[in-house]
Amino acid sequence: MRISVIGCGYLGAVHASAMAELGHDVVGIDVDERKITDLRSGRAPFFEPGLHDILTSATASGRLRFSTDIAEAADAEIHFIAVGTPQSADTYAADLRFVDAAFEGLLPHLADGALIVGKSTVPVGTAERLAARLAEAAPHAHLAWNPEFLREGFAVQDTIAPDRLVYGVADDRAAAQLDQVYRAAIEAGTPRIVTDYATAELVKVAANAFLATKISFINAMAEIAEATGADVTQLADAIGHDARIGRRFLNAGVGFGGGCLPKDIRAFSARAEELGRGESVAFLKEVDAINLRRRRRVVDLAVESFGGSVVGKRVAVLGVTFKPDSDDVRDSPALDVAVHFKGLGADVIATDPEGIANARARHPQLAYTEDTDEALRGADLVVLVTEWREYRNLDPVEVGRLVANRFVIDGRNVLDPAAWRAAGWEYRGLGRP
Ligand SMILES: NC(=O)c1ccc[n+]([C@@H]2O[C@H](COP(=O)([O-])OP(=O)(O)OC[C@H]3O[C@@H](n4cnc5c(N)ncnc54)[C@H](O)[C@@H]3O)[C@@H](O)[C@H]2O)c1
Ligand SMILES: O=c1ccn([C@@H]2O[C@H](COP(=O)(O)OP(=O)(O)O[C@H]3O[C@H](CO)[C@@H](O)[C@H](O)[C@H]3O)[C@@H](O)[C@H]2O)c(=O)[nH]1
Repeated sequence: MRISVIGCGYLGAVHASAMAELGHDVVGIDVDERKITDLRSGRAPFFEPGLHDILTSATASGRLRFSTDIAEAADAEIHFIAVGTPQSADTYAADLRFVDAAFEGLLPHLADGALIVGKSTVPVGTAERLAARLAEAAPHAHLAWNPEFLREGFAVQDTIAPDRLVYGVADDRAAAQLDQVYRAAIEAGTPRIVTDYATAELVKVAANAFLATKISFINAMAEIAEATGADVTQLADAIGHDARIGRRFLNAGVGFGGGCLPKDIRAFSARAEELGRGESVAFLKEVDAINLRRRRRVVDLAVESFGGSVVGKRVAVLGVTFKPDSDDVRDSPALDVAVHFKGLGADVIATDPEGIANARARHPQLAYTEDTDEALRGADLVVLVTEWREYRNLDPVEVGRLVANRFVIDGRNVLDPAAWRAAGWEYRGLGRP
């Protein structure tokens, strides 16, 4: 099929490349010229495992091109909207400016029977509003909402082989067109839920609200574990054996960040309040509060251990991205922790395999190095806040030779406390004795 993807960020660049890889003819559109220049020359504008390979193979096949000109989308039968829906600066609501601009920009370029498909995460009610606008401005076209569930770090495989497809549609024709787009996944048995706009929009925010709640639940248990000497990682293993609970997303630590979970639960709360149902999701405020407390806890642990102040202490922060296998530092707990230490007068040096350029752009006041050993050398405290494989696998004996003081805070509970203590380290986890 002929497809356009409007917005080529973490979601759109992967979606465009994956659709072309699946055999569709795709044009990716973005207003950011630098991103389009990168994509045109086969360079992924961000780090995502596997993206470079499908980007270059699809570009070479001639099935994938990129432009900053929305008119280039005119040929497409299906237009995916994948622009950002960030948190508004003044409220917690989703800022729909980019969705509205992309949608309006498409209106003059819609072929007969064209389908606009929303992929961006939006407040419930958005699709209905846009469908009404479409009926008035371009009645020959129609609209669907098809939320995206990909995880950064696994974005390519999650797009090519999603665990489910959700179509919010107003008619069968839209569902049939989407079936053609996702034929490969459907033939492979991917479950497909065809529903109305409101349900599709809600499925997306409900899924993220559930995941965030699960993480904050285990982090709340970590707080109780800290008060009692219990071990939250064993607790998670034990409750996770119950198939009704499940072990995934029960890793306690500095909590969730990124461009999705934090902003999506806040936007969901804001929308529920607008609907007069704020109390139904009031617990999400607690989920958010628990999450933010865990970032502060890391710093408090250090302050306590250093007898009340970290002024002048050399702190090596391992990781700046919100999760491993990504260069994304949006609302990153790791970066927040680094900034907090710096604010308290510590001598912070942060390192990360992929995230330094993005972190430096946001927080130029921090010192960075790409060299893990350099970060560790002379440290009074090592703080592991993003569980990149290279940090999980650090040898406490070797690291012990580099630092000035053997004190580690394991903000992701991924190190073996016994091994680190045996090598002479003071080890502190989050919710582990
Ligand atoms: N990142 C993810 O893992 C992920 C997963 C599922 C859903 N989502 C949702 O997808 C949406 C996009 O998220 P993202 O992480 O890709 O954001 P992003 O900021 O990385 O990308 C958004 C892109 O849209 C472009 N853009 C803005 N206005 C435009 C316009 N009028 N025309 C063309 N391009 C325009 C921006 O330049 C940017 O490149 C959000 O709603 C997000 O919640 C993201
Ligand atoms: O047990 C866990 C699992 C995750 N996290 C943290 O939670 C955050 C989010 O992780 P993850 O959900 O894997 O990353 P995202 O790529 O942001 O993906 C989420 O957000 C996307 C955007 O909406 C959705 O598409 C995905 O389904 C949803 O998992 C990260 O900071 C993780 O470190 C924990 O603290 N403990």
